[in-house]
Amino acid sequence: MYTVLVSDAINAEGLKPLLDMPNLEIIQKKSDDPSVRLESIDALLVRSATKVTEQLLDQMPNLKIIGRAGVGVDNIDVPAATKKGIVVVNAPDGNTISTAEHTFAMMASLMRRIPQAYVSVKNTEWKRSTFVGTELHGKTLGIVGLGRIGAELAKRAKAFGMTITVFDPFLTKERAAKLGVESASLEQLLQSSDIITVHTPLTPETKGLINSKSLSLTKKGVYFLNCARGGIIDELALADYIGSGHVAGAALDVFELEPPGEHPLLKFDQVIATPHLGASTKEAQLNVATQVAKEVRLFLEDMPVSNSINLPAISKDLYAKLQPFHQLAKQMGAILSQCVKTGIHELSITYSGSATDLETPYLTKALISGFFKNRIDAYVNEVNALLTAKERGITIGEKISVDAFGYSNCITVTAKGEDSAFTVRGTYIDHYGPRIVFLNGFNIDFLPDGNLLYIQHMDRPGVIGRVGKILGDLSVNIATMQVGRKEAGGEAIMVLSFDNPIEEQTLSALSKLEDIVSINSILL
Ligand SMILES: NC(=O)c1ccc[n+]([C@@H]2O[C@H](COP(=O)([O-])OP(=O)(O)OC[C@H]3O[C@@H](n4cnc5c(N)ncnc54)[C@H](O)[C@@H]3O)[C@@H](O)[C@H]2O)c1
Ligand SMILES: O=C(O)[C@H](O)COP(=O)(O)O
Repeated sequence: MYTVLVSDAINAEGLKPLLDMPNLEIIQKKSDDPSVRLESIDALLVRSATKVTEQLLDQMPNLKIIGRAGVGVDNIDVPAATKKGIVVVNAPDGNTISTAEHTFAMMASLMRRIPQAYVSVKNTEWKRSTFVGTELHGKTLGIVGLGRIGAELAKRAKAFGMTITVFDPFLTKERAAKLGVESASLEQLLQSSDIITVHTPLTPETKGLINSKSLSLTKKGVYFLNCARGGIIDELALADYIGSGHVAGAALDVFELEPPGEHPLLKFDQVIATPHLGASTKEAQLNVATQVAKEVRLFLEDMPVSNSINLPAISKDLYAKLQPFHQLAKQMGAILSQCVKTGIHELSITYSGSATDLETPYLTKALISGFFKNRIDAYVNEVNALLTAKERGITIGEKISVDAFGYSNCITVTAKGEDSAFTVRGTYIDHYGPRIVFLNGFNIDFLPDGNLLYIQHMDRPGVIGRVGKILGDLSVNIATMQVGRKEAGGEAIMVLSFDNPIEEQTLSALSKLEDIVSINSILL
């Protein structure tokens, strides 16, 4: 049973993929509503209003996924979520058109002073000469950040006869040529544009990207638009430049602090504003809600998601290929952590044969998460596996090798400690399944699943019989049993599987037997 908290206004029809899911309860309440039991929530759906802080995440120990029904994730503490192994997904393109259209509407409104004229007419005035505007045609529009929204805006502005200058450090010449825009430095854009609009994410690098210094480079009479995120344009610097008459006006859909309340920029008649409405259309809200609900459902059904901020994107086809190896890698990590009780400083993983064709970094993360599963008191998955290893001082080595030890594929992992090393090797055999084929120096062949006992012993007559007798006396039924040795009379191992977990009393009785070197119970 999963519990999903929908903490912002998310389109109800778009939630259908989740509503249709069996064993799932949806709670539509604010995250700070006292009736919400935060500790029971498995998935959290938000827009930009809910601030998903580290403190909130601390109160949600069961949380596995955060779905952002929109683009910007600056209201989510992604590093804190990542550290806790919480997957963050968004709906990157569902609101692109709506936001590009809104930006365009804001630009046209700003240049033709439509909001001001509207208020005047509503006040029974008829001041035709007061509201003389400026044409868009023939003007240069400077776009900072030519991503999804920037590009859609560029297409529309070109249709209106504008020249488009773009600053985007990640813009290739080919894409600029395809979109018919001129690529420029930020300085060139500031100096040449009549209207400047920002469409970057809000990051430490873009915060205050347009500041007093950049404003000083602009043409007198320039206009500014911000329908991306408050803070990309330094609000107080912009207010200074509007106050001095250098900047002719601004259209703002977003503010550093929302709602902005009594804001210095809102005192100017030449500043128009909307309350973060870029994505507020029926179409966009249905799109983003559906996209994010589908992603969350896929995740809860243990399927790959495509729009994760902190997980690599894996297609359905690739996941189908990876899935058996993913499970094998996880089990191998769990076997290692239950056999190696001493501190380790390195996990060295080698992929051989056809396993080298797979997305090996993903498998490495799965193996590490399996390793930590029974070792530390924290939720570790593919999202935070590498970070957790780093925090615990464990170096991760990943290699590929042609030698697959006679198998068509295999994964070999060695845990290295101060003066010890323990190796596990596994393979996946079509129509047969995952097998562990090498354990701590011994060739063996067992299915990594369920309740296992790994016994290291001396290869002497009667040992296997004595183990069988003790188990029989204690009414413990052996499901399967495999043995392996290096040489006659030397050390040997047996791996037994059971229908139920092995009790402490059984382990204790077995460990007292003659010729037993060590016993490990493994739960997979
Ligand atoms: N007002 C709204 O309701 C609304 C709706 C949707 C999106 N947004 C916001 O609009 C912005 C753009 O969204 P998008 O979907 O187009 O994102 P996107 O990721 O497709 O595009 C962002 C672009 O910014 C560029 N960029 C990154 N750092 C830059 C820098 N330092 N200088 C210049 N360019 C840089 C990237 O290369 C990329 O091309 C985001 O901030 C998003 O949160 C607002
Ligand atoms: O980043 C976004 O998708 C937009 O800013 C929309 O935010 P909203 O979902 O709060 O309207």
